[in-house]
Amino acid sequence: AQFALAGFETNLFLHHPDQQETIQERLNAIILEAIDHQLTNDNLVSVNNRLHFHDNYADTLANADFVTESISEDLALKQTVWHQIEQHVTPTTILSTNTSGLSPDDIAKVLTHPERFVVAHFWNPAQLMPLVEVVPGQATTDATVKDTVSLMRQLGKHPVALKQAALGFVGNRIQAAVLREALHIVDEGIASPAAVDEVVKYSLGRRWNLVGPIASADLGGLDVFDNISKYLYAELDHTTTEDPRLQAKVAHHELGLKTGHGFYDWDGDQGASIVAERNAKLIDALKHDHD
Ligand SMILES: NC(=O)C1=CN([C@@H]2O[C@H](COP(=O)(O)OP(=O)(O)OC[C@H]3O[C@@H](n4cnc5c(N)ncnc54)[C@H](O)[C@@H]3O)[C@@H](O)[C@H]2O)C=CC1
Ligand SMILES: O=C(O)[C@@H](O)C(=O)[C@H](O)[C@@H](O)CO
Repeated sequence: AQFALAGFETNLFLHHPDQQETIQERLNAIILEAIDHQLTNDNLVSVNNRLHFHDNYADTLANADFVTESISEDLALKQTVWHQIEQHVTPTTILSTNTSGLSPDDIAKVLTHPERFVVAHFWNPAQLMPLVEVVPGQATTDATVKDTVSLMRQLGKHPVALKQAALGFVGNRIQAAVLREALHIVDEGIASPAAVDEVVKYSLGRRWNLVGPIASADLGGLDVFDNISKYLYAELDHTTTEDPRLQAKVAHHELGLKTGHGFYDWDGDQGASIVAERNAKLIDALKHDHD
């Protein structure tokens, strides 16, 4: 939807053609959300006229300038799909993956032309979160990064290009480190999940929306942070394997909102209302960005 809303002719590959109606409904909801909140001056018909569904790679990829995928976070699957995709595009078509943190070099091992392969990692919900991490592989050319950054800006996103890839890139390395410590705090009986979330919402989350963590340390005084590190770093969770807290939840099929239970119980329309409240504030922030 982001590409069509930005005015681009957009082909979508239907992995399950029988899902076209459902996918169209989800696209319409995103497009109407943008229209209702004045995030676009376009209309539903003209945006949909730029969206074209196909059930085969040849038609989907014909004459493509830029290709992106958001298939399951599975390296072997991504390699299989990218090998297939490359058979239908030109050597200069930019190929981008929305992986949350896999190595672009590992994915690109199957490509004849890895120089045009790049990560363009959107954040959830992709239509409302501005950040796109643009991450090069070792073979990725500067021109590929530059063109991808430029395209993300045309989508109205806030692209940030990294110097080089590292698993998890920047956002998910920080998100994973914070979640690991948050779950450790709950596990140790220091605070409840609700208390941990409230502390972050009304301190770090509020401040980091204005000043990032490194600048915040500069503002707070690096000597103070250094003194804190002397006694605190040894106390922090050092889990280096699959997180046992998450593993236990998955083993009990408690996957969060999608199953009704995770670290919270999501009864009735609690989940829908918290997502609606979150999205409303994200829209306000997006409109503020655009102003
Ligand atoms: N879920 C999120 O909040 C975010 C996810 N990502 C990344 O986006 C990608 C997708 O994530 P999710 O949507 O959560 O995964 P998911 O597993 O829920 O959905 C994957 C989709 O890929 C489709 N698919 C599977 N094999 C395919 C194939 N061979 N050809 C075409 N389509 C195929 C499936 O039908 C499914 O619709 C992953 O790489 C993930 O790391 C990135 C940012 C946010
Ligand atoms: O929005 C996010 O958190 C994404 O950037 C991610 O990549 C997360 O890891 C997501 O895949 C899990 O929901």
